[in-house]
Formats: sequence, structure tokens, C-alpha cells
Amino acid sequence: MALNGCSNAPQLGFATLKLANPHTLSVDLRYGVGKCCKWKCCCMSILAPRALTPVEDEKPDLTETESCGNGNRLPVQLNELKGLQKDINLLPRPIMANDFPSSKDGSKVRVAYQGLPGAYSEDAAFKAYPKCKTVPCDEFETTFKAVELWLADKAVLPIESSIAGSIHRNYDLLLSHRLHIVGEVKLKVNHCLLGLAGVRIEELKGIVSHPQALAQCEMMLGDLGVAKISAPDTAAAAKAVASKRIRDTGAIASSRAAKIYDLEILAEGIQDDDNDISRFLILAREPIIPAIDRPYKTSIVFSLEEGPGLLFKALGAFSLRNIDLLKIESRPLKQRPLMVVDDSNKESAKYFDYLFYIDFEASMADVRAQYALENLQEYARFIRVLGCYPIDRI
Ligand SMILES: O=C(O)C(=O)C[C@]1(C(=O)O)C=C[C@@H](O)C=C1
Repeated sequence: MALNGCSNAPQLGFATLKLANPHTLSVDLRYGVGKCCKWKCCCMSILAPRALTPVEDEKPDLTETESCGNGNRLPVQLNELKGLQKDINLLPRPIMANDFPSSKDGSKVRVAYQGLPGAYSEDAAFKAYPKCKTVPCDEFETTFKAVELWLADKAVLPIESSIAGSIHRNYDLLLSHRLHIVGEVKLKVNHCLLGLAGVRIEELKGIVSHPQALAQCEMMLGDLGVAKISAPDTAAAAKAVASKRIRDTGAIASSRAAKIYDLEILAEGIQDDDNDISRFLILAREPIIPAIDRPYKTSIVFSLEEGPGLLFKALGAFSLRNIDLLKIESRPLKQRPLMVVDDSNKESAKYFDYLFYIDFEASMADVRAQYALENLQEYARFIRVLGCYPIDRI
């Protein structure tokens, strides 16, 4: 990517393409966000995400790549220690040219997701990259780290459900890490009630699943009057029922999880709404170069200066250019609560500044989007473009 014009760009990790002529770039080092003086002159600018909190430099971890790639880095053998004959076949094999992710069919792409095999996030990974190698992770944050440390090439992150709403934790993680959104996947969720073979629904006293899945099946859970038990993901719930052989507990998970963990499907399509769609984001170390060949979406996050009607004016930047806003989400800007002391000298956070996350329907290659961000900049304390990517129409 050609860095041109904005002199502060390299150390801030800006990805700025083809600036028409030299511009000044004002930079907020705390947030790693720059403001170019002339957005409208830029053919295209993408502000690369930088963390609010410092993150370590991206460096390929060759030891890890090597051990992952080979899969045969074995512990030191006893006979080696004793100086006996070595098995030369156990030495690491060199990394081969075709070990690297292939852009042709995606068969070598490693996609990190939170959960165990059979989780919906893994379904989303397969929808985006049908031949990928999925990499299960214990937590959402681990999926970010797996990509940052080159243990995976992409991460798949659930961000919202059409029934249960946004997953706030993941909005926060988008900001505290530096990955770029390079795609989205909308997945139709079809929850199943799973149990051990031969168990009847009436025997169930509890149902275990991911909190989002429990929230999506509230009506059925209310009808059954069972206890809700939360699990880290739907596949972990299925695994717990299967491995602990618990007869009076069912799991809410997918039919794929039923197959993987050898459970019986006691009921299918148990979500409150037939049209239960979960939206996932695909994250990568590098942004994709936006185009206008198909419908694109841009995700940004910003905070506003203080003053009346500023949110109204900020949103006006998009409506003035006929840009459709697809989603708005606000999160407290945790570093800046206004502390107020009460009569007993107790300090408490009274007012908060907010971060606004907005998805709008336009590509950053579209001048309307560039003008809108230039306009928004007048009211914003900081802006970060989280990614610009093709819209998944399902
Ligand atoms: O638990 C899983 O299987 C997940 O992939 C997570 C998740 C979520 O966090 O929203 C994804 C989709 C379903 O709606 C329920 C749970």
C-alpha cells in the first residue's frame, strides 16, 4: 500500500492510499487516530485500527507457525537424552511453499472462533471459508490474539442477534485490538433441544446453553419451566450433557453439534422467532481494499466533542449525503466518566462520554463516504474506521 502525503502515517499504522497531494495529518496519539486535512481530496483513506490500550507489535511467531505447520514437534525423547540413537524422522520438517494460506480456494485459511467444534461461530467460519481449518478458542479475546500472533489468519466474532441484540463485549474488543473487519456473515440460527438418547422432554429439569441461545429460546424455556444454565458456547453445552451423561439436562445447540457429540434431537427450531439471524464479523490483520463493484458497508467508531445536538449533527453528515445508516450502538467511554463527589464525600461516576459505533451503507471508495467522514470530523473527538467490507445479503 502506498503511503503518500501524510508524514505521520507509518508509525501510526495508517493505511492511506493515494493521497492526491501532500496533506497535513493531525494525530491523537492516545487513540492512534489521525485526521487528514482534506478527506475529500483523497482517492481513498482507511484509518487503520490501533488499540486504545497499547498492544504488542505484530510479529510472525515462527516457532508457533513451525510447530502448527508441521504438527510433529514432539517432546524431547528419553532415548535422545540418554545419547541413544535418534529417530531422524522426528526432526521438524521444513515449512513448504504450499503450507501457506491459499487465496484460491481458502483451504489453508485458519479461522479462529470462540467455542468448541459444533458452535455456531464455527458454522459462520465455514460459511465464509468453506474449506478453512477452524481454530477453536476459549474466549472471544483469544480469537483476536490468535490472529495478532499469527496462529490464525482470520477471526470470526458474533456481534449481534436479530432476537437477543448486540454482543457488547465484542464491540469493546474491536476497539481494544487492532484487527480490521474484512467481512460479515449472516447465519440463520436453528436451535435444537438436545439430550441423551431415550430422554423425554418432560424429564428435563434444566437446560444448558450459551446465554445468547437461552435468550433466543425464552418462550420455550418459559413453557417448560426449567432452570437455565449458562455455558461458554452452545457446543460446550452439548459436550457437557454428552460427556457427563446427565439425563435430566438438555442442551440448546445446533444439529451439527448433535452429530458431533452423539446426542438426540428432542426438538428442532425452538427459537422464539423463525427468522433468528446471527451476524458475525470476519477480522484480519490487514484491511481489504474497498471497491464499489458491489454493495459495501463501512463500520466506524467515534466519540463526540461536548455540546448540544452534536449527535444529531454527526448523524446528519450521513443523511445529508443520502447514506443509509444500518446500525448504531453506543458504549461508555470507560476512561472518561465524570466523577462527582456527594455530601458524604463519596465519589461516583455521574456522566459518561460515549463511543458510537455506526455501520453505514457505502464503501470508503465512494466519495460520499469520504465527505461524510470529513464532515463528522468537525464534531468528533476521534474517529476510527473499523473496516469496509461487502454486505452479506444472506
Ligand atoms: O455458542 C455458540 O455456538 C456461538 O457461536 C455463540 C453465539 C453468540 O454468541 O451469539 C452465536 C450464535 C448463536 O446465536 C448463539 C451463540
